[in-house]
Amino acid sequence: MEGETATANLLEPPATGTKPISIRPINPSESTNVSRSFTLSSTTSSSSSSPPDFLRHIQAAFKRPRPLGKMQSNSIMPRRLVAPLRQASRGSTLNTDCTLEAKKTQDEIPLSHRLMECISQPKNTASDTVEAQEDASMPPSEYGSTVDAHEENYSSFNSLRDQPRSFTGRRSNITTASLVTECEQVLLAEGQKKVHFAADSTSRSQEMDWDVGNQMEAVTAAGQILRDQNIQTTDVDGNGNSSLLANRTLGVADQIHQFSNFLQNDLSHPMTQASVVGSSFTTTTLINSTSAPMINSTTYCPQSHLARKSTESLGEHKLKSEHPVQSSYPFSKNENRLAADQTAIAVPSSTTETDSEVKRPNVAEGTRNSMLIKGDVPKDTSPLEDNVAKECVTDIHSGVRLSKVSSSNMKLEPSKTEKQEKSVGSKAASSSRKKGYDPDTFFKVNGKLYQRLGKIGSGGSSEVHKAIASDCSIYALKKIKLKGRDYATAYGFCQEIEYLKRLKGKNNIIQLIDYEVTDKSLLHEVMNGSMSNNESRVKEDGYIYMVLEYGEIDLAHMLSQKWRELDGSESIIDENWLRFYWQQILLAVNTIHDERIVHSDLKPANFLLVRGSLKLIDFGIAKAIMCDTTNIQRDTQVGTLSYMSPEAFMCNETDANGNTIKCGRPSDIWSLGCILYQMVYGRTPFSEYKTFWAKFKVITDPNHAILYEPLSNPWLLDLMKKCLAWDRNERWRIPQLLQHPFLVPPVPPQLPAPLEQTCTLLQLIAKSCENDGKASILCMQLQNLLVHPTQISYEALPVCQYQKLLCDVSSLCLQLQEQLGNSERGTKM
Ligand SMILES: Nc1ncnc2c1ncn2[C@@H]1O[C@H](COP(=O)(O)OP(=O)(O)OP(=O)(O)O)[C@@H](O)[C@H]1O
Repeated sequence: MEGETATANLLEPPATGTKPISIRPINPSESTNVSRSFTLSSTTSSSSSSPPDFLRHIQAAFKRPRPLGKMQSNSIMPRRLVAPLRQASRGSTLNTDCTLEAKKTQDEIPLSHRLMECISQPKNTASDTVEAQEDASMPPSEYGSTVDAHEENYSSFNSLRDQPRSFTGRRSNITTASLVTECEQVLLAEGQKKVHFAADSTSRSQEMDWDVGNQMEAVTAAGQILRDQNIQTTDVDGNGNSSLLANRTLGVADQIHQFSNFLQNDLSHPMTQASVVGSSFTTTTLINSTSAPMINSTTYCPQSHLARKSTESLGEHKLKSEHPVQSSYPFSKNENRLAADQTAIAVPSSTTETDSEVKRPNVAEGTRNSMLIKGDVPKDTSPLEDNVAKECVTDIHSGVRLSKVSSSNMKLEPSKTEKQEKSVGSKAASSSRKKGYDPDTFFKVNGKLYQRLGKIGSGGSSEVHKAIASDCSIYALKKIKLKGRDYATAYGFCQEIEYLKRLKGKNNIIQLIDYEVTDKSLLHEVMNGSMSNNESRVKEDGYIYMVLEYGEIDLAHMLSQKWRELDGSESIIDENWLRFYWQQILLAVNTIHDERIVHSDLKPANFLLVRGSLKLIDFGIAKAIMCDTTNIQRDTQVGTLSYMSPEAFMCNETDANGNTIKCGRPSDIWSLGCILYQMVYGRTPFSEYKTFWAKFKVITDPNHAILYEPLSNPWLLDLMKKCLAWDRNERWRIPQLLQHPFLVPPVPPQLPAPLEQTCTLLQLIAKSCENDGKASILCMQLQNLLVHPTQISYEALPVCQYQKLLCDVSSLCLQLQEQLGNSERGTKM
């Protein structure tokens, strides 16, 4: 892959240049953005930029910094624990029929109501203690059907989880523990309505209704938050200081309030809806606690993060719970006690924000979860899915192992950590009080709260977070900061919303669920198309929030995964895989072209997999085609370098005939050609040209021949050439591409009678010597040569090649003759 960089590009001066070109060179993985746009001069014009101009261009280029998205790195490092399984295990521990029966009456009470009851009426301490003790004394195996490989991980996790429950006499802790237990019971009971545990004592296999699994996860997550808080409530640092807890309490009260509100408001309606994200839902509904970062199935932790995190949290829990000291903070009322129990929630969620990064599960992970819970392997999982699934399991182990190691190496630095936590905690608390919710934990879009589950990635201009809504649906929440941006850029952002609104209901475009532009006047200007203030910058502290359908994995990551699978082998990605996703890419782009929108930044990272289908994202630089034209005009050239068409490089310049070069749909087709090329060869067509200027030179050169390595399928080669024709008028349009023989293989031609007879004869011979594999294959080859002589190349062959073909046929005939002779002798002997 390429390793082009902005600096490298800037160092090499153009021969001549005038045009400011705002480009997004790709990162070494080639499929993603680089850290920023920048301005460069193109070479085709005769005048050159004056120094002030040049500086201005550079400044302009920094207008929209584009930091490299974390998820856009080449490395996919899924780290998962199958938390729902644990829940299910507990379920299966209790899963006798009579348990189900016993819970039946409870089921009639709405889940949320009972959850709220749990929160507001903590249960009898003694019984809880007993239950807690029972729980704690339960051998790991009693946890039911936990897959062996995970048992070790769970047991350590369980020990953390259950520890506070066994502290008899610490009423506040037990109260929370009981509350958590109660919550779990409620959700278990709720789950059992639809969950059918087929756990027999030997196989311990389970079957779960997925809808319920999803809901259970969500509620488990709720319980988990409380539980985590409980763990921390018992915590006192190594020196026995509990003052920090007291300091946090204010923020906690807010958090508790928010959380109970979230539960009350958000979980109050019967939870009948599964997450909209289909295959990803199993991994998406766990809530990443702000107080006790933990390894769960939704949390992606790069190793360094994981190590740090386990030092800060997991290890901390471990150490602390080994030295339990009762919190001395006085509480007079139940609510206060509850607040104290959950003091830990005031640990700044901002820490979580920066540290935790939600791993992008893909469809395979969904499948994997399903396999683990259902205990049966879906037969239709693709090799990709299987592979990813395997990797997930491997990574789970490594992740957990790592966390153990780092926790054991942990050193406590109470004073420093305390100080930081105190300041961030109080800041968060005051901000929470002002807004009525903790902005570090929740997003509010049009009055609706979304809890942040972690950062998915960041584009040049935005951060994208995974978030859970009140109905337990998972969304991607794109947050764009407007302050400091020039109005034109801000206008572009708002326009993305406009495009997404226009594309609502189109199932191959990522769907905009909701949005809010906090700077209403800006939105107003955009909506009316009146830009009064386009020279100045946005001063207000405005944000754009976009609630989007959640994508599990992008094509760039899917491709790098595929290429990893093929590591070292000469073969190309399976053609049917190519066909499937290529067709989806075409259909998605066709949708926008039909709407007269040119995307201008097509690249693998902008196609997301949602429930098995690719959907197009990122209309940040898309442009609408005016009604009276087929092209668009741009002030600056934009796109991602490796996928940019020749005309995108030269936009608005004049061609040899004196016509202004414009970008239109063909420009997107070129980008599609680059994507296909990358899918086939594992690199983009101009990847060997590392710098901007080298790339610029070859891409804008009409005589430059793109290198195509030979392929067994000539149609595939042809397809790439149809997209990557230098002359934009020669490039095929999407409707044509959808009918290309690579996607729609031609029906075999009607054979002339004599040839038909020959084929029948060959089939008879093949049948008669079916015990002789070699002879059968020779017959088939012969038939193929006779029927599809043009398959060697669909273009007319030179005479010498026909002669060679005939030579091949006769040699095959001779071999067949010999083979048949041998097999006849063999039969006689
Ligand atoms: N709906 C979504 N679901 C999941 N992930 C998403 C979604 N939208 C965006 N992302 C992730 O966030 C990253 C940045 O999003 P997006 O490309 O929309 O932002 P941007 O600021 O316009 O970035 P770019 O620099 O590519 O233009 C994407 O590469 C993708 O990994």
